[in-house]
Amino acid sequence: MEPFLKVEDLKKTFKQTQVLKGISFEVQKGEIMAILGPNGAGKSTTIRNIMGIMYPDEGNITFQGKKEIPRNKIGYLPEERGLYKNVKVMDILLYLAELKDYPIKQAKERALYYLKKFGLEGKDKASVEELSKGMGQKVQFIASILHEPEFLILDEPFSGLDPVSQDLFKQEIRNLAANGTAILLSSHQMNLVEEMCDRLFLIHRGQKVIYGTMDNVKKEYANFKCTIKGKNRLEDVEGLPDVQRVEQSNEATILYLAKDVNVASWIKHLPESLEINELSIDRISLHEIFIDIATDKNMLREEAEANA
Ligand SMILES: Nc1ncnc2c1ncn2[C@@H]1O[C@H](COP(=O)(O)OP(=O)(O)OP(=O)(O)O)[C@@H](O)[C@H]1O
Repeated sequence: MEPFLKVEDLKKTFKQTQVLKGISFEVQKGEIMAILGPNGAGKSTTIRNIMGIMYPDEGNITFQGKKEIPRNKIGYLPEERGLYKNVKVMDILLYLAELKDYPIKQAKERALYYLKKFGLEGKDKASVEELSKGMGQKVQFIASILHEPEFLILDEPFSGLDPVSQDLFKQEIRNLAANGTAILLSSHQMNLVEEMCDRLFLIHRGQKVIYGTMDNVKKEYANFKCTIKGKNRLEDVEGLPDVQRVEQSNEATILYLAKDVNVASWIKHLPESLEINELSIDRISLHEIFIDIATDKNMLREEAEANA
């Protein structure tokens, strides 16, 4: 199937600094694709190039095979929030829908539906400046989906939302993907990304570090870790086979295990001298994979560089 968005070898330099060093990825219809990376990694620059807010020095961006940006088919929630202040909520929503050539009657019906869904019933007549930050964000989210976009870019959609509103956004984003919308989502909330996204693309210093389905990323990068509660000395655990890294706090020791370790056999060979009050084996989370990469602790860098 032809992807909705195809980004090929995107390069961008600001002054002397190359911020994007050849970024390539695709977003398919009906999938939620995460674009991740530490602050300053180049996510927003990538998104701005896709949206035509700035132009790449090199590389290709195509939408359903074409270079022209199909603006009416795209919804965009930018990182910078802000709507005109002295305008009524419904007026701004209808104005933005009109810019996308979306039928006004349908836009009004959809606006009322979504305002109600997001707990903003009756706010259609309020002016934007009367809204709280979270309410404003909901209105801006509604504006980005009102015209039924085929491709939706969400830059940090969850920031500043309370947990109930986060759940509403999550549910709606999933609904949109289930109905065929291609979604590119940038977020620093790894638990939400892990829960929601089908695939992810992780950039560090303007380069691809990870690109794949959530399942494959977990299999490939999320090594096991063993958490032992009990008083144990660092020197008694450090030298254990297949232990790559040890972290200790209070009375817990976390042993990060090598890839491809046979967990059952590894447990069998733990020394009897260890004090074990509790023991658990888990795969490391996306949050931990991210921290490893962002702090350059990880073993992935070499692999990424080899694959670059
Ligand atoms: N218009 C600009 N002029 C000069 N440098 C820029 C410009 N826009 C971004 N940069 C630089 O490009 C790099 C990437 O910035 P970008 O905003 O894309 O990062 P990001 O991954 O979105 O970060 P964050 O998670 O903090 O939002 C940063 O070093 C930033 O200072």
